[in-house]
Amino acid sequence: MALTPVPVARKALLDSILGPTEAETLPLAQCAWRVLAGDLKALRTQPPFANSAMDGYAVRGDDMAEGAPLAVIGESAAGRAFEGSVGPGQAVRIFTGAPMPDGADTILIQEDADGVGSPTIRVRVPPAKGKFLRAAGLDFREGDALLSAGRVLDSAALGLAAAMGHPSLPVHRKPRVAILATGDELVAPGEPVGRDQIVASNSFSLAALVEKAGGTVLDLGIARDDHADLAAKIALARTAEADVLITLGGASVGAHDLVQEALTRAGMSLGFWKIAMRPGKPMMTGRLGRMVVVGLPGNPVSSIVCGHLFVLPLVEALLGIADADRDRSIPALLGRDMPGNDEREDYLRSELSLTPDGWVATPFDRQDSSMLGTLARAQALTIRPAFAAPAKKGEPCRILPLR
Ligand SMILES: Nc1nc2c(c(=O)[nH]1)N[C@H]1C(S)=C(S)[C@@H](COP(=O)(O)OP(=O)(O)OC[C@H]3O[C@@H](n4cnc5c(N)ncnc54)[C@H](O)[C@@H]3O)O[C@H]1N2
Ligand code: MOO
Repeated sequence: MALTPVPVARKALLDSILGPTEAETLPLAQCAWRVLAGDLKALRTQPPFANSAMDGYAVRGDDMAEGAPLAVIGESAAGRAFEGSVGPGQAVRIFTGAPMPDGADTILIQEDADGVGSPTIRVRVPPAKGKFLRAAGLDFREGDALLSAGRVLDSAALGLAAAMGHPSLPVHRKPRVAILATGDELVAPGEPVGRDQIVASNSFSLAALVEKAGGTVLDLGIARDDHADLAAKIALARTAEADVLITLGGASVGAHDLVQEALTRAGMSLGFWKIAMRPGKPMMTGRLGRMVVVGLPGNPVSSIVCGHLFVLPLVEALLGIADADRDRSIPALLGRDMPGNDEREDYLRSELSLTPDGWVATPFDRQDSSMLGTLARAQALTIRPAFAAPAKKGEPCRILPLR
């Protein structure tokens, strides 16, 4: 079977979902970093009234001349408006955010007035007419459509939604991602490790990626390399109505690589298997009912690289993020000479340095896909396209920043 190029495989995977998760309505305080499930209109105008941008005096622009005296007739503070009107030769003491009194059209900041605090002040530095006045509706008006479905509710968006008058928001339910490690050799961290056993780490790595992308994790533990155990754990994912099942390991061609067969027996239709990438070649996708299945290779680095390239965008697509399939790479320069490449796109763990010419990415010498230590040290993955010609240090490349 020919190897599928990464962008082709990712697009097919994202196209295979039946749509984003349904909406749930949550109070604002629970909406941080969730994804908006509908367009949002302002329920009010902001600011609702003309107000001052500074502490000082509300005055009439026509009165402003150096040395002009002004009688202070009252005070307007935030939450306590001045009810009268400012006439010629008059001023109202005003504070930031307080409503502009009738008759006034300009703010004289207190630093530019003499006699601050006394009943009569004098203009020291005359402001231009309209200075430091915030008009009603300066930010937005009732009915304005300000936030669109698919928007991640970051700090600015969440503050805006509150200011728009929404006490709660429709957000997409967090996709449920079941994670199943497989392999007779695996033991959970903290358990006794036999001579031929290793500690299972991939579930934790993938869970971190899923949670970062906005999903919620159901850890199904470790399945042994036998069909009964695999079938039971796959059934658990279905009972839990997982949106995604990630299997870890058993994806290759060895005699104990049973995962694909177990999934097929459970009714999975295969999407694709084997991708033109290194590490991560034996990755597989499929659909089991509504559940999207992503079968990742067992090698720790392979599973994490596939997580960045496929699982993160998949969770985003399930959250209704429109550009989940975007190119996340950025330009950089090679920090060392590179040999030509074969048919698998390479994702090389690399160190980054920032130079006047931009980011320089230097791939590590050893790129064995079992070596998690180098992945944790890497700041980026340098991408070497399939069939790339040999390249010299300093030539342009693209990188995927990791942190
Ligand atoms: N004859 C061939 N052999 C292999 C090929 C191939 O094309 N022909 N592909 C190689 C590539 S590339 C990869 S990647 C691996 C992936 O194979 P599997 O997905 O079947 O992975 P396992 O054999 O189950 O495990 C590989 C390795 O990773 C360790 N592992 C597994 N699960 C975990 C976990 N949850 N946490 C930590 N480490 C884990 C496992 O113990 C093995 O050491 O196949 C190559 N072989
Ligand atoms: O594709 Mo495998 O992930 O090289 O080790």
